[in-house]
Amino acid sequence: MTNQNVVVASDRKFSNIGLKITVTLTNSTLFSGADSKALPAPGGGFITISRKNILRKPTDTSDQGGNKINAWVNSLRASSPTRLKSSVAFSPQTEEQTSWIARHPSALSKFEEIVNASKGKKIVMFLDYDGTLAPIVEDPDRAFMTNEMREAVRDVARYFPTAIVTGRCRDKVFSFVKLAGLYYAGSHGMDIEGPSKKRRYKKGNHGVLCQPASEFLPMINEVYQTLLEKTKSIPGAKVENNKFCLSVHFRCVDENSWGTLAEQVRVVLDKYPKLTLTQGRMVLEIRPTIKWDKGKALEFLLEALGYANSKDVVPVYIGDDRTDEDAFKVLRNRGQGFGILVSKTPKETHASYSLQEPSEVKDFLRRLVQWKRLSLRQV
Ligand SMILES: O=P(O)(O)OC[C@H]1O[C@H](O[C@H]2O[C@H](CO)[C@@H](O)[C@H](O)[C@H]2O)[C@H](O)[C@@H](O)[C@@H]1O
Repeated sequence: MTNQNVVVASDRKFSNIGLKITVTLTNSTLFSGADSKALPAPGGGFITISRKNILRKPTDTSDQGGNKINAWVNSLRASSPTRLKSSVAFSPQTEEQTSWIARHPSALSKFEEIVNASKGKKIVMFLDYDGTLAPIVEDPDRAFMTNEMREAVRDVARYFPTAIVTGRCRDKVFSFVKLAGLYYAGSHGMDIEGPSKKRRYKKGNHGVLCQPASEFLPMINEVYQTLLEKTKSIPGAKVENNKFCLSVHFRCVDENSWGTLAEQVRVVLDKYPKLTLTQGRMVLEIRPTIKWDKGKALEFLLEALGYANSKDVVPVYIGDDRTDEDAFKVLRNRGQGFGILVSKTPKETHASYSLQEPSEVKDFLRRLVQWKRLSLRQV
């Protein structure tokens, strides 16, 4: 009889009220033939836990591949917005949240602190797309940003060099942002293009500055085709071709099939040791094993702008996802600029400040523009 630590979190009924309980049960207690079990709930009543809503911890004693899959799937579950939102609803000001906010205060409430540190220096803006400029939605092809956000980004770019740094394909993100005059770093920074002088953006490689993974293009396309085939029978699964990397989306897949989908990805990837897997919000991302990420893209862009060794530059990076942590880390290591994490819930991060959601990002960008306009008038 083995003891298991399990996290009960996925029953829709209970996630609505933010119930997240860790219990220790024995295998025999849990599944002695039954598919579900009633347990006393905190505050009275009972909760029913079933086989399907037990999240095994990644330390389960299964084989290596199985372990990996469990870890990915559990991690995806943990980052599921339903669960994150519900834990806030359950207890709005936990000690954890209060201490997290103290360590990563709102960039809006600390706006003066940020601009005071930037006086006389050159701000360079780096903006992630999904979850930062556009809210997270089910269909990745419909992740549009609002016109108000577009105006805010356009205005910011008038005063500060601005780059969109995204996991998306560069052309795709441009079709959402639709602003010439910005830098676009697609495929997690593996496809960087400089600003276009023309108002209309043309698809292609006109002002390309950096494509460190171009040799991987045929391999990525091959894996894309294979994954399309292997995942077509899993309802809701979506494979997105982001040019130098791929995204496998779990958001619309029934939770019971997450393991199957993750297993398909693992089986395919096992044949490609030169590709690696990272994780985003309900997505597994496949990319070349080169030492390049959003942090490297940030450094590349600072150099391209002539600020590689400048003490007078303040890079501000706003992002919501794990892949943005590479850029936050670079800023920490440089001791320069500010990382701002977009999140409603406490998360481990290298960012210094936080904003809760894209609408707050828009407010922050607008305030930055107002501050700049005012300071120009005062000169
Ligand atoms: O670096 P980012 O700009 O944040 O891109 C990361 C991934 O974003 C997109 O997926 C995410 O947003 C989708 C639309 O809201 C959502 O459906 C999905 O669950 C999220 O993971 C994009 O589709 C991916 O290709 C990017 O890698």
